[in-house]
Amino acid sequence: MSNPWDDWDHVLKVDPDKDLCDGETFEDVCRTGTDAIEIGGTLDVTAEKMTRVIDAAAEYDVPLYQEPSNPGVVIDSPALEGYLIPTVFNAGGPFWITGAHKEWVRIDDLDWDRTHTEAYIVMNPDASVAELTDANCDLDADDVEAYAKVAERMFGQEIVYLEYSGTFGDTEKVAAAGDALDDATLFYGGGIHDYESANAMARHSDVIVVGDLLHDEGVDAVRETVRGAKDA
Ligand SMILES: CC(C)=CCC/C(C)=C/CC/C(C)=C/CC/C(C)=C/COP(=O)(O)OP(=O)(O)O
Ligand SMILES: O=P(O)(O)OC[C@@H](O)CO
Ligand SMILES: [Mg+2]
Repeated sequence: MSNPWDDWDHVLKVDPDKDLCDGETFEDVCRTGTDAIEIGGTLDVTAEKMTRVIDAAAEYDVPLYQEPSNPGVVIDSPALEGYLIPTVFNAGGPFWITGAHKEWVRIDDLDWDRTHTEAYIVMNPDASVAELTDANCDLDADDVEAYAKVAERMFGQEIVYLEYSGTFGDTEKVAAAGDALDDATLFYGGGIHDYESANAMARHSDVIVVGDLLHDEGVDAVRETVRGAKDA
């Protein structure tokens, strides 16, 4: 079965807790050329902030996905193409692997057809996501390769997400994850800030994810990363 992300090169991650740059609008954000927008962040995300971003981006053509950091911020909206639910393979305990998911399924009525998972491998120990999930980020290339295989072969994950949030990753480890996968789509995220960094990581992964750059530098800088991803 084919999935929409099979055809993506670039995803823009909008953090509802962060502002856009001065003078920029969600229309500008949706016109960067990105293949999809993921809405999510680790810290201080609320349902209200989520809704504000979803509503503001709803009227443009780019597919919108929510990436909730906990069950309490999941928004039921027809504007969303779907839900990309993280599960952190190298978390320090089971809560961020299956625990939060179990609670969500217990309390909510899921739209299974629009619900997909992302097998996160968290790599930057200083990122909020690493601290929150107590992730073991001390991983060599062979550890990363093994996690990627476990995710795809044992847990049937269709997306493996190598997460360097806030810092530019090690291309050797990204390549190791890529080599490990047959069918799953490899997302890479972290520290992409220009054409070159986008192009370099896009050569080793299937989809690059750009986050902070939107909030720090703005849509023109993001557009350069789209170009870098498409050229790879
Ligand atoms: C079961 C449901 C609905 C949710 C749980 C989903 C899980 C396991 C979340 C744990 C990992 C997590 C918090 C993912 C959120 C997405 C993410 C990694 C955003 C990037 O966050 P950072 O860039 O580290 O955070 P800030 O930018 O907020 O500092
Ligand atoms: O914010 P940056 O460092 O671009 O990282 C993107 C994304 O992987 C964060 O979840
Ligand atoms: Mg971030």
